[in-house]
Amino acid sequence: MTQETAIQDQIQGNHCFGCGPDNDQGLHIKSYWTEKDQTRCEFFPSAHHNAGPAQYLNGGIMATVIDCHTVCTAIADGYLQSGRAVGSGDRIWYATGNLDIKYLAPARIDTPLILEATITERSPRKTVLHCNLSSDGRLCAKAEVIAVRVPGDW
Ligand SMILES: CCCCCCCC(=O)SCCNC(=O)CCNC(=O)[C@H](O)C(C)(C)COP(=O)(O)OP(=O)(O)OC[C@H]1O[C@@H](n2cnc3c(N)ncnc32)[C@H](O)[C@@H]1OP(=O)(O)O
Repeated sequence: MTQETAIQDQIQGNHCFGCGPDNDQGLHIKSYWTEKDQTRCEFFPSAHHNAGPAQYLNGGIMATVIDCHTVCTAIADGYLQSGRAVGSGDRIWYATGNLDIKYLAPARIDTPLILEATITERSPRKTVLHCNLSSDGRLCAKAEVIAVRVPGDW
């Protein structure tokens, strides 16, 4: 189920700091389907994303990439559940209702992050996802996210 075009590049008009192609100063994460209900994102931190100690990644950046990877997965899934190509027709939009992160180990600033999200529950109004964030083969954070469907003009 791999795709050549990232989910974010199929969604129009996204200025989000974490995932919006239309945000010049954003993080520009890219997410791809890997299996049914599963997506993956690889993110390369920049030096200025550090946590204070320059070798480790800031926890807010970790939260942002988890947030954006999972919510974009929920948006793409919303289109798929409607039988539509991602980004086609009336906009399907989700916002973060809840983001519960456990920070398990520091992530190095000079090593790519791997985010793997799985949809664990869906209903017409919300999608629940689990996300693992790994760096250098080590699980650094895990999260549960509730993405809530909002109007297309939200
Ligand atoms: C392409 C763009 C990608 C963007 C990626 C980045 C995403 C973001 O960062 S969005 C910004 C951060 N989030 C926000 O600002 C959201 C602010 N909150 C809100 O707007 C509203 O409270 C909102 C939309 C979350 C919920 O609206 P509300 O009308 O209360 O929803 P409601 O219809 O009552 O609930 C729908 C379902 O969601 C659940 N739910 C709603 N809010 C929450 C919450 N905070 N925590 C847990 N569950 C929730 C409800 O229990 C309900 O579940 P069920 O269907 O099982 O009964």
